[in-house]
Amino acid sequence: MLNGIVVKAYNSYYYIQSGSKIVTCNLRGRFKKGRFSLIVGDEVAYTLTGPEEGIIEEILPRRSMLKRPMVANVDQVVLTFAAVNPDISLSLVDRFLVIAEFSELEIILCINKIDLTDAEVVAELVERYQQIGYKVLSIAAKLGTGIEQLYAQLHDKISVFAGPSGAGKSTILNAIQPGLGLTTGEVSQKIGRGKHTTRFAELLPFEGGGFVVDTPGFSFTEFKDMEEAHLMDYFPEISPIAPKCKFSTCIHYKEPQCAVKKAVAEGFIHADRYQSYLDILNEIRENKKGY
Ligand SMILES: Nc1nc2c(ncn2[C@@H]2O[C@H](COP(=O)(O)OP(=O)(O)OP(=O)(O)O)[C@@H](O)[C@H]2O)c(=O)[nH]1
Ligand SMILES: [Zn+2]
Repeated sequence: MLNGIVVKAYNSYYYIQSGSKIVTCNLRGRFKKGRFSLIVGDEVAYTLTGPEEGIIEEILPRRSMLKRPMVANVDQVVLTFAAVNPDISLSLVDRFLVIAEFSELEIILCINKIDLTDAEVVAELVERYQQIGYKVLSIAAKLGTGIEQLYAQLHDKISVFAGPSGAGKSTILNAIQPGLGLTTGEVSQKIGRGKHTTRFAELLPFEGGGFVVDTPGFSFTEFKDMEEAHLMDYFPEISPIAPKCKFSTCIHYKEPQCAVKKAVAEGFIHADRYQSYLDILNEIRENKKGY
């Protein structure tokens, strides 16, 4: 049997990337019974029934599963923000970071369009997130600056790009590999934001190995499935301090003798990050009320 990765599912056909070729496969009948779904990113074993056709015999165990969009075995997310145009929103960065942590993805924070602002502004941004422990890259996709360093991180992995519209996701992919199939849209002059121009959900292969998930309208900003007591786990600088709070159930909001609030007051945790924590906490509570 041969192995491959589902790169696209369409009309009960599965397109399997196997080495450098794409094999169009059906599922063996027994898989069609019961509650089963084969999704993009799944690894399969198949047998050939024609030069480029086959039948899927086996589905290998999933390493991970991303729900929105539904993709299996995603290794990491590249959170892409423009430094300016549209101006970076630090609270939006925190929201994306929290969702990525919650999704158990490795995170690469990518600050794009550094050609449009001062080096000091970029350095401050990079430092802010590096201090927390994140991997941060600053790039100018349009000029090709920093693209090699980014590509080195994507090699042999399944990556997903997320970030606000107009941040430059499509431009980055095209810079890595011309014609990766994504369209780039001009940022609307009027509102300073771009339109979502990417449409198909599938895995696009990098020539040197690895895949990127092309995601339509991947918003990445919902906290639906999150519990307020767990929110702190998605802030790498808050979770190690939490055990020092007086109350074991402390959620670092209004409780007395809270070690997290003390760390904020003493400057060990950035006040903006704590504010993002409170904002998201509040949002999770509001969502719960809605049920
Ligand atoms: N100056 C400058 N402009 C850039 C850079 N990268 C992208 N742009 C421009 O920013 C605009 C938006 O880029 P896209 O790649 O379409 O952004 P996107 O994140 O894919 O946007 P959506 O498809 O709407 O999600 C385009 O006009 C790009 O030419 C950069 O490094 N510097
Ligand atoms: Zn606390």
